[in-house]
Amino acid sequence: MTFFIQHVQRILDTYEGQLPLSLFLRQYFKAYPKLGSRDRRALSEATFIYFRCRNFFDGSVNNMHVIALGYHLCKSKNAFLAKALHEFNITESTVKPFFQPNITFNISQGLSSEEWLHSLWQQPQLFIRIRKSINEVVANLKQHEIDFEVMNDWYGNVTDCMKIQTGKSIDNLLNEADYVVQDWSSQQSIYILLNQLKSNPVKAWDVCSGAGGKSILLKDKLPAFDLTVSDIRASILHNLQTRFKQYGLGKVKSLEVNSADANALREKLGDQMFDLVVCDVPCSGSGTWARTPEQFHFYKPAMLQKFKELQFPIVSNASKYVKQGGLLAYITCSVFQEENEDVVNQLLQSGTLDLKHTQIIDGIGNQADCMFIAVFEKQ
Ligand SMILES: C[S@@+](CC[C@H](N)C(=O)[O-])C[C@H]1O[C@@H](n2cnc3c(N)ncnc32)[C@H](O)[C@@H]1O
Repeated sequence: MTFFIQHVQRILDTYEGQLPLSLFLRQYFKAYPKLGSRDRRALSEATFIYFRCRNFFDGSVNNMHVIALGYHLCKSKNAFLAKALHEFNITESTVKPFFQPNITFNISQGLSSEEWLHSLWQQPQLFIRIRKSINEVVANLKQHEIDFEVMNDWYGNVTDCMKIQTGKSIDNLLNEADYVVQDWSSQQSIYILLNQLKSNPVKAWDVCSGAGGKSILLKDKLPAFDLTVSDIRASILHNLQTRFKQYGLGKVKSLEVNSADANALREKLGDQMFDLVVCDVPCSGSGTWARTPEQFHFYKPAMLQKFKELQFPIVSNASKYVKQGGLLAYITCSVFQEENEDVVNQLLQSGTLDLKHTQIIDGIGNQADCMFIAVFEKQ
């Protein structure tokens, strides 16, 4: 097993967090083609466990011991990894004395700090939103023996959201246009927003659209409205257009713009006003760290200030384009007060917005991500 331990050490020594861990591992395995699928699975498991757990242990605990202890915390079932770790002779009963989280976080109201920290030990599930006949999809999944659960929404209503057993690929089972991969919490953010609407919007703007997860859901749920999307990255706007086409939603007006820059926005938008503006801002992503534990590992508290310096200008600039009586949604996939409540309070100081609703979307019980949403009405 020495070769296995050597690979683990080499991965931990060379990975610096620039690439997503899954991508880094794919490249690493390409460089070592002799590693079989069992080795690759166990190496991935070991490194993910390490990044999920390192922050919970004192610096004096060495890397392999972190993985051996983390194996129990993360409830891993990888038998090959268990065998490789056997020589470290660490059992579940030795876990507790080592356990001590080493960073302090200010968690948003409505979420238990301890529950959130412990949720980082487990990989969340895969969620899809069904766009066509749910019965057909159910029959198809059953036929292929894929376990799934039809989910309720935040208000307890049955939805078209399904939790799919992790590790099973559904890529070739369902028609591409019939479903969207989207986390349960991300879907809820839009349902919570729709619940605040008094009437359907005529003109809406998705300020940080990314590849359009929120916009596609809005377009699927609401009758026709005029949608503008924007993002600072041209490549992601291109992806959005491809997805809109794939889902039969047509072409959408898109703007490549830095929304933190008031002048750049004015140049692009002129005097347009919107009844609905959605700001799903860049953030630490702490609500999704259970999927990307490497971000948890490489996180530094100073990063929060950098995000705040982006979040407030973006949402504050965007708020100027909301019509009187229109709605502004501020959304993050963060669980930190600095990126959630603090930005909301700063925004309220403008005196032009009324806070209608604020909510941390706790996805932990559903093995989903956590998100935050605040909905404002323009005075
Ligand atoms: C949380 S993601 C959006 C996810 C998207 N709304 C969805 O549901 O799929 C944040 C997006 O903000 C974009 N962004 C970052 N800084 C920006 C800026 N200054 N102006 C506009 N967009 C920005 C990023 O490129 C990223 O696509």
